[in-house]
Amino acid sequence: MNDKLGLPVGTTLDRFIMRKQEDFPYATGELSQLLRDIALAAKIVNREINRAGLLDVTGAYGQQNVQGEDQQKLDVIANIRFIRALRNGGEVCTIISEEEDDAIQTGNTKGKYIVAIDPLDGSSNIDVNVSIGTIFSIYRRTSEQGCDGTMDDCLQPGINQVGAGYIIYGSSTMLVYTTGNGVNGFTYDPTLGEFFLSHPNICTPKSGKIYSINEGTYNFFPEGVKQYVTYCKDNEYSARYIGSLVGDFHRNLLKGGIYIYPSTSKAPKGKLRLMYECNALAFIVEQAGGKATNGSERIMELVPTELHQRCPLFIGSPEMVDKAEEFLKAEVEVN
Ligand SMILES: O=P(O)(O)OC[C@H]1O[C@](O)(COP(=O)(O)O)[C@@H](O)[C@@H]1O
Ligand SMILES: [Mg+2]
Ligand SMILES: [Mg+2]
Repeated sequence: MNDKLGLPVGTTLDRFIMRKQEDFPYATGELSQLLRDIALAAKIVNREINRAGLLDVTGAYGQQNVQGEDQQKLDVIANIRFIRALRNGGEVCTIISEEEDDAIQTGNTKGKYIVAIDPLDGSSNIDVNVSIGTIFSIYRRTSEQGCDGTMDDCLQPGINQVGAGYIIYGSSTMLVYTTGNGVNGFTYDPTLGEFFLSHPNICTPKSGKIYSINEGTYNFFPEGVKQYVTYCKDNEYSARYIGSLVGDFHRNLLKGGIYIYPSTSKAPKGKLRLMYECNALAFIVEQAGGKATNGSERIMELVPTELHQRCPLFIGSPEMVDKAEEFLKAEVEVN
């Protein structure tokens, strides 16, 4: 099986990035280098995760992040590793991280790119050996080079992404990304220390039979979401929810399905963060033929106003997202 360029399964990530760059005659290699920097940090974080139980890196770090969540030690380690790799790589002027209150200026004032990152996704699953991940979005700066990135550079809508992806640290470690020309997945071979093309041209099924939502907060769901969950049960869909966005998203991307983190009466804006969770996965799913909304609006068109703003997420197979939206719409029309 080959990707659109005819690159066979087993092609290294490096070679793939290089070949893809040739697609863009004006490309100057900076985005390619940035992707390599992310892959390098992923290898280091993967090693820490695989040995977490042996090293003193499990458990809480003893501080809270700007979201008021208790940081896990691996949240902090992953944050340090990715920031270091992006800073040393030289291509990124500013970083937005879930674990940092403010945007980080790397000092690479010539850097053309802004990266928004969730260094460790699925923190509640870190110590229990369940798949976790890293999520990243890449934007070109709009301000002049030669100075730090501005808030306008940081607060760009998802449609401005030039790249996005995630790493899933699961039974195998994979890097899945897009630069707006399809979605490709690479599996890490730790014995060779290389990512190899294993999932070329990922396309998500138009529909599926898997729904992923935390029904533990069912009582606080909007009526439309309650009705969609009932619809899934009436149609004997399988409920699958591991509590790691990357893990639930990846499964549904390959098999067909929908992941929902709705607004609730307790959390009217939902839980997930637009800048470094929703936008990246929305870009990926759309490039794979899927859909991502906040229940009514396209995630990628939402104009951010804050670095850590939250938004509801309905993402996955397009027909399933459409169906969920129908129930929400019907609820609005009734009220
Ligand atoms: O426990 P809940 O409320 O279902 O939330 C689970 C969701 O929260 C997250 O853990 C949030 O991400 P972080 O772990 O990066 O904070 C998602 O990965 C996951 O889908
Ligand atoms: Mg997360
Ligand atoms: Mg996180």
